[in-house]
Amino acid sequence: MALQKTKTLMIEAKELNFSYFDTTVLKDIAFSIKKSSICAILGPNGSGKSTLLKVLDKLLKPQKGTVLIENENLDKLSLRMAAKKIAYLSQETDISFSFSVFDIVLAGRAHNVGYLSQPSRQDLEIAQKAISLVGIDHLKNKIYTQLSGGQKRLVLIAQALAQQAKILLFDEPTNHLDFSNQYVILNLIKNLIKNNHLTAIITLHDPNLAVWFSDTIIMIKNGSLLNYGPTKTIMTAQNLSELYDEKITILNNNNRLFIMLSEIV
Ligand SMILES: Nc1ncnc2c1ncn2[C@@H]1O[C@H](COP(=O)(O)OP(=O)(O)OP(=O)(O)O)[C@@H](O)[C@H]1O
Repeated sequence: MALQKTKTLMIEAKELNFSYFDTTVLKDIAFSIKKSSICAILGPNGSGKSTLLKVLDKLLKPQKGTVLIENENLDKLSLRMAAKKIAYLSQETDISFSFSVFDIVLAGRAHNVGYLSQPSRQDLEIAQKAISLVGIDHLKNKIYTQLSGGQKRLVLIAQALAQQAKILLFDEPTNHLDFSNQYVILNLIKNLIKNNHLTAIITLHDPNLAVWFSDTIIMIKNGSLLNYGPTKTIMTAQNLSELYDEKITILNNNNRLFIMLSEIV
């Protein structure tokens, strides 16, 4: 489904197929995402959302299909070049060494620092700027492993920003966050993306967050693309019921949508 003209596209996926050994996880996935927009991926557990993000970050190589980043084939980009274009924040990042927050953010510059070289003054400035943008100056000398789950998320968002990639991939950034912090962090990500003309793809479990946060939605079920398109068009009770195999009701309060299971309405 070609929704936009090619020159306004940041990412195009064509016929993506991915299998772990003999288990096919992504089947003929195709979509395109416009520059400076936010796309949410929704789907039940195990439907292939994280696998798709890993394919888009070049961590996994699809057995079939292509990913174009601004019309360039991702497969042809070196890992270093890909890291200049795409930053990926995984669901679980296990950092067990006693690095300071500043050092963790600075690690986002790794693709820019030569082997056995020191980060340049510019790398240090970029890391500092990312810290300030995310609003964690007060944490920068703290030890990362001693932070709370929410604070760690903020540090990793700053690290992704320090990478200065145009595309940010976030795998369930609201994982382990309390009710309030889910909104705080998504709001921060949303503002950073809009103010800096970035493009983001984010996996989410709560369609309520997705409807408020995203411009477009990709719905994946059993590794296949069920639907994709503008959030307002695609977020229907029928589509969501089909996606989650549950009867879903959408309540509209002054154009603000509330999505819930029909049995608890
Ligand atoms: N490293 C792996 N080796 C083999 N199978 C895997 C691997 N990682 C994931 N899978 C399988 O691939 C399928 C898709 O997993 P994936 O993590 O992409 O789903 P998901 O939609 O992100 O799930 P969740 O919402 O639970 O995080 C699942 O059946 C999973 O068991």
